[in-house]
Amino acid sequence: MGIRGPDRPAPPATHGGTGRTPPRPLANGLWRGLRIGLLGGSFNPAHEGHRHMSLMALKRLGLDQVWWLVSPQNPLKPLDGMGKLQDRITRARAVAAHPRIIVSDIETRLGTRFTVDTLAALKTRFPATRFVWLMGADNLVQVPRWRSWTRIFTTVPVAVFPRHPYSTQALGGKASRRFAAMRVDARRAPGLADLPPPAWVFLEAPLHPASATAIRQQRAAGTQAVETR
Ligand SMILES: Nc1ncnc2c1ncn2[C@@H]1O[C@H](COP(=O)(O)OP(=O)(O)OP(=O)(O)O)[C@@H](O)[C@H]1O
Ligand SMILES: O=C(O)c1ccc[n+]([C@@H]2O[C@H](COP(=O)([O-])O)[C@@H](O)[C@H]2O)c1
Repeated sequence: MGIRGPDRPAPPATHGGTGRTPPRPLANGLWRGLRIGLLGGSFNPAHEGHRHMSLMALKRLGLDQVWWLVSPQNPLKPLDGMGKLQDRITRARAVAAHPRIIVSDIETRLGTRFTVDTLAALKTRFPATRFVWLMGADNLVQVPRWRSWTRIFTTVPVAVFPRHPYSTQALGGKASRRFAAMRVDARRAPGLADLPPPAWVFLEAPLHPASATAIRQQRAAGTQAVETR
C-alpha cells in the first residue's frame, strides 16, 4: 500500500554533545547503537500532543529518532470508530513533519498486535539498536491490562510523559509500584536508552492538552475543531 517503515534506520541527523558512544555504521547498512524511541499508538487521529512528546523525547532522552508505530488495531479498543490504517498513517505523516520522527506501519508488516510481541520482533530485527518505549501517563495507568506487561518493562527502558489528568494516578498505580525500585531520576533521562531494563523514567515536561478522543468528539459534533494545534 505504498507505506514503508523504518526497515533500515537512517543514520542520526546529529549526535553531538551527549558524551556517549555515537552510533557507528555496520557493513550491512544498519547502524550500531542508534537510540530510537518507540511511540506506539492508534493515532486515531494523530495530533500535536504526539508531536510534542516526540520532540520532548528526542531532546530529553538524547534519541536519534522517534518511530510512530501506528497500530493496526489496539487490542483493548473497539473496532468501531477506528479510522482506516492508511488514513491514520497519512495524517500522522502530515502531523509529524519532522525528519527524525518516522511514521511506520511496521506492526502491520510484522503481523504483531501486542506490544510485547512488537518489541521482541524489533529487537530481533534490529539487534544493534537501543529502543526506548514511550508513553503518556494515561497508558502507564492501563499498562497492567496489556498482555505480558511486565515483560515490556524487562525488554526495553520506558519513558513516561505527563498527561493531564493522569499523572498522579499513574505514579501511584500498579505499574509504578511494581517497578518502583527501577525508576530512574529524571536527571538521568539522557542515559536511559543505555540502561539495562527494567529502567523507567517519568519526565517532568510541559503538558500538551491534545487528545484524539476530543478531536473525534468535535468532529462528530460537526464543530469547526482546531484539530492539531
Ligand atoms: N497530549 C498528550 N500528552 C502526553 N501523551 C500523549 C498525548 N497524546 C497522546 N499521548 C500518548 O501517545 C500515545 C498514543 O496515543 P493515542 O494515539 O492513543 O492518542 P490519544 O490522544 O491518547 O487517543 P485516544 O483519546 O483515542 O485514546 C499514548 O502513549 C498516549 O499516552
Ligand atoms: O499489548 C497489549 O496488550 C496492548 C494493549 C493496549 C495497547 N497497546 C499498545 O499501546 C499503544 C498505545 O495505544 P493507544 O491506542 O492508547 O494509542 C499502542 O502501541 C498499542 O498497540 C498494547
